[in-house]
Amino acid sequence: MEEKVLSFEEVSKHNTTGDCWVVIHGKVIFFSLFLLKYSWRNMSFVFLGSKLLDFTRIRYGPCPWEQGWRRVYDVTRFLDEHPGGDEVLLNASSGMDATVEFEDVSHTDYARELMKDFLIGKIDENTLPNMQKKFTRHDASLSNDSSSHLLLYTAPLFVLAFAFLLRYYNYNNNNNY
Ligand code: HEM
Repeated sequence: MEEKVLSFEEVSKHNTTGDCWVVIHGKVIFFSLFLLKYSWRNMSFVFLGSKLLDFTRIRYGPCPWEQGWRRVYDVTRFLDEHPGGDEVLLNASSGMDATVEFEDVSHTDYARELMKDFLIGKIDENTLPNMQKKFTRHDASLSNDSSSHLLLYTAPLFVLAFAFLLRYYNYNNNNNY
């Protein structure tokens, strides 16, 4: 079935106890957690690199290829049952991307499965205000300058280069013994 596309402005209006919608990025892959799960020899170095990448993504926003994955969840009937309380959901519903707040709590796989019951559509990225194009903390303290964009685009390359260098270094070391 075709996914419903909702404007950010429309979603922001649903912010009461009787009608509460939240926006969360649908497919945030935290590279460091992913690598920790599947790590093996030498991967600890790559893990550190990926940590840097995660930091960059939280600070400066999703990677370019991840745009368009913000999902809208109608959590009205879940307010009373949410183990984290209704207040956090109500706060998150008032015109923000709640991805960082959601990921900060390290929600379990169970919570992520549960989310599917509340999914009602996805955000039309063209309707996002500039600040909300990033994963933002609600204090709006993030800078929007061009250097942050540069970092966003180059961080993955740095991480890859770092990982390859370490592999090369380890390979040479092992061959010298
Ligand atoms: C559809 C959206 C959400 C679902 C289905 C959901 C579900 C859950 C579940 C099942 C738990 C229990 C722990 C776990 O199993 O992970 C939990 C805890 C929690 N959630 Fe959510 N949650 C949602 C959105 C959010 C958002 C947007 C925030 C923050 C803005 C948030 C903040 C919290 C907090 C603070 C806890 C308590 C953690 C603790 O006590 O250790 N949740 N949530």
